[in-house]
Amino acid sequence: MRIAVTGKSGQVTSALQALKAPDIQVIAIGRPELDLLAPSMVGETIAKLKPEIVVSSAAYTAVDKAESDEAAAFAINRDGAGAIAAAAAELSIPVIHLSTDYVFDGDKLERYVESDPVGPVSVYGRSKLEGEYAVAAANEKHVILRTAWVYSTFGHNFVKTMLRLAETRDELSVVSDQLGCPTSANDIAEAIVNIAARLSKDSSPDLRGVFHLAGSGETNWAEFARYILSILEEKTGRRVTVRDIATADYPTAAKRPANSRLCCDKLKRLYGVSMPEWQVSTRAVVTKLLEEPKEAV
Ligand SMILES: NC(=O)C1=CN([C@@H]2O[C@H](COP(=O)(O)OP(=O)(O)OC[C@H]3O[C@@H](n4cnc5c(N)ncnc54)[C@H](OP(=O)(O)O)[C@@H]3O)[C@@H](O)[C@H]2O)C=CC1
Ligand SMILES: Cc1cn([C@H]2C[C@H](O)[C@@H](COP(=O)(O)OP(=O)(O)O[C@H]3O[C@@H](C)C(=O)[C@@H](O)[C@H]3O)O2)c(=O)[nH]c1=O
Ligand SMILES: [Mg+2]
Repeated sequence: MRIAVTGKSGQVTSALQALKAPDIQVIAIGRPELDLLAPSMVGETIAKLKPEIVVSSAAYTAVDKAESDEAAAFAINRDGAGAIAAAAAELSIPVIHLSTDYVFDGDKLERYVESDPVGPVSVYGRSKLEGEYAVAAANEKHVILRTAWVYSTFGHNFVKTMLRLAETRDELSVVSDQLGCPTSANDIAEAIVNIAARLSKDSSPDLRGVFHLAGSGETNWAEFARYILSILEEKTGRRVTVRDIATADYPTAAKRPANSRLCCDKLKRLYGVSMPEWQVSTRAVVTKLLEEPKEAV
């Protein structure tokens, strides 16, 4: 199967490219040939690749920066995503689009299910929500995967930030009052390939729509950091502690949901896809990062 994925160096794109799945060809398309800020050539660029499915992964993901760069965030996350979905529709092929837990306001006390009301509290979250609507409107063959707290050996993410800060500090202060589900980009990539394979041979409407896809279990950012640093200590002997702080003590431009834990039962029910425990995948990524020479990390 030929899968075209948007974004070149992104975490999910890189994980898809690193997958060693037989019969899967991943073609990454991004800047300069495909710039979501100037999507006029999107249709032509994608058609040339002759994909069987399109994964829409490229996005404006700088959550704080988006607060003062709203036009670009919406141009990429709403209009760009819509253009990608439309390009797939032109070819009569499905689009798998990545969205985020930040479409929720965080006030729910339990895990969020797909049918829960949305209410983003940041520009990034609003732009991604508008992207969901644009994708759904442009291509009826759509699967929108809301994922969360993505980390990997690639690109930028919280795991890499914690390991970097731990090089020069003996204690890190991290918020403990935001709950969520850390998700490995490798696990997302595997799930995407399974979903794509099923979608390409089964046009049942039940398989379309919004699905939650996140690592199993749940945690908060401070606990996540503590787990990352426990592996650092185990592997290198370096001990760095984590101090729990409140969101109010870590001011950021963007507001984040206090709870964005995702219930992923729908994906399991309809696709038979479930994700590993977040600790298992975090351990694999941290171990790999610690083994890699510094320049490559
Ligand atoms: N990271 C996270 O924690 C989460 C991410 N998501 C969603 O998952 C998806 C994948 O995220 P992730 O892999 O972490 O993303 P990254 O932040 O790692 O990468 C973003 C990608 O978007 C591309 N991109 C940005 N602007 C443009 C543009 N104007 N034109 C073309 N490409 C552009 C980048 O291109 P280039 O390679 O050229 O830099 C890069 O490949 C996104 O849709 C994101 O919203 C959802 C929940 C959590
Ligand atoms: C670096 C750092 C962060 N924090 C806090 C800030 C924030 O509340 C939380 C996580 O910080 P980050 O900036 O890594 O996370 P953030 O950019 O909010 O991550 C989000 O990215 C987008 C793309 C998504 O879609 C979301 O699912 C989510 O993964 O940790 C600390 O408390 N201490 C620290 O030293
Ligand atoms: Mg960030």
